[in-house]
Amino acid sequence: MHTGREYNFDGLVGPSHNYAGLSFGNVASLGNVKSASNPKQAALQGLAKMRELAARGFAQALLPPQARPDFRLLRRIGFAGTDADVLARAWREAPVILACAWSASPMWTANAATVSPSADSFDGRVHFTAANLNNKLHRSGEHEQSTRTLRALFGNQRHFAVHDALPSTPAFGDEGAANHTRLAASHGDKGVQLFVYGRVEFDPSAPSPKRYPARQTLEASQAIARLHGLDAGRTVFASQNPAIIDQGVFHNDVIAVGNANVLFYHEQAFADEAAVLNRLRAAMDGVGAQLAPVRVDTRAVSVADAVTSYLFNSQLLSKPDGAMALVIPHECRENQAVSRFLEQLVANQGAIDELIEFDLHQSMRNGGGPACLRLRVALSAAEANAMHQGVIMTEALYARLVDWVDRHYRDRLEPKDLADPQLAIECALALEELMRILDLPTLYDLS
Ligand SMILES: N=C(N)NCCC[C@H](NC(=O)CCC(=O)O)C(=O)O
Repeated sequence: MHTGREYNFDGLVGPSHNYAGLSFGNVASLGNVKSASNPKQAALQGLAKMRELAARGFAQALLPPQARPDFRLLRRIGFAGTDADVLARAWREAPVILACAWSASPMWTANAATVSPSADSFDGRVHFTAANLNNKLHRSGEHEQSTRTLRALFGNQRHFAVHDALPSTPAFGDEGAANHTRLAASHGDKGVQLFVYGRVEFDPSAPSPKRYPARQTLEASQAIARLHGLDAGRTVFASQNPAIIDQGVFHNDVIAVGNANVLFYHEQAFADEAAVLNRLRAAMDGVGAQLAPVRVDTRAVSVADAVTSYLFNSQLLSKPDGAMALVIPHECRENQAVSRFLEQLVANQGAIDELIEFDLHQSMRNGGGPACLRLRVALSAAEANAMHQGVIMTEALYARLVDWVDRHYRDRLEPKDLADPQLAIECALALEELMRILDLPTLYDLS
């Protein structure tokens, strides 16, 4: 065992944040299609969360945005000429694909990769596999930059292994850490990894949703467990309840979150709740940890309330005093049932004794809550020293980034702005400066 700390790598929201309704199955994304966004506010809301959590002593870092628009995508499908020509013709002929090329979706870094800490892997290294996100066109290219970014931050191969994304085909649909939870006595101890999938490609009799797509397959989860060299006795694969995918639970982190030995989840989260708990208990027994389930039943909070409030898309963070804080979005307060539930939860003096609330409205309107916005990486002190230090959140970095956002970001984007060549120039200039701020001179492939 080592004294591990969990770093949360939040996605820095990119300057093209917009509402294009690209995620069928994600109720908020569809509901806000074509409304005006405010990229400046979105980035500042995300930075405020990072700053506050860092100031409270949590280990906080960031993942940079990706270069947009994705001209490579647009040119590959036949839009040619100058950049301005490409944008103008795509706007006329394929506005939805144009929006895909502009999407700032890499901000939801819970989908960037699956991460296994060194305590769990066969070779004592931290393993990352970038998620192929192949269910949605606008997210399907993210893995290339995600892999590049992770290699830039975690380039020390003695401590880290960054794997390429799985083959981009429906059998290996992979959405990263949004469908993965690690349970352990503490972050540095050996743990149990829970992979939650929505369908099984090669078993037509396995449960699957009828209305909305299941983005994660069992085959993808198994491949990642193999790549990361996880011990079979400490790995649990669980089927998500397909009925809730059809109600808008497009990732498991919309209905469950775990931290240390606590699993906070809705009673309808899994296809077979009792079996999942039994397997987790048995596996945790093997590492001397005791599962502490915090189960929410439908009478207290319906699935619909969970989806609109994002109660379970909270971050569950261990505090130095041993208790846990739940990092919730404002929307939880606006929902009566959820607000009432939360009051009781902290009053009960159980594992979770504090609520930390943030306004993340810009991200929430695209279906991204506090937990979507962060990738968890548990690191030993030596591993933390071996990673790139320029992305660790400090007061000084916060101040530089707020100034950078103020100078480069617009405060309003509408669908028609995606045809504006000037916006593309602004985005490129912003990222050029960001590479200097983060001390990552080769972060982007600008060729
Ligand atoms: N639950 C987690 N971990 N992540 C949330 C991701 C939200 C994202 N929304 C979008 O991609 C909307 C983009 C748009 O419609 O413009 C998605 O559906 O993949």
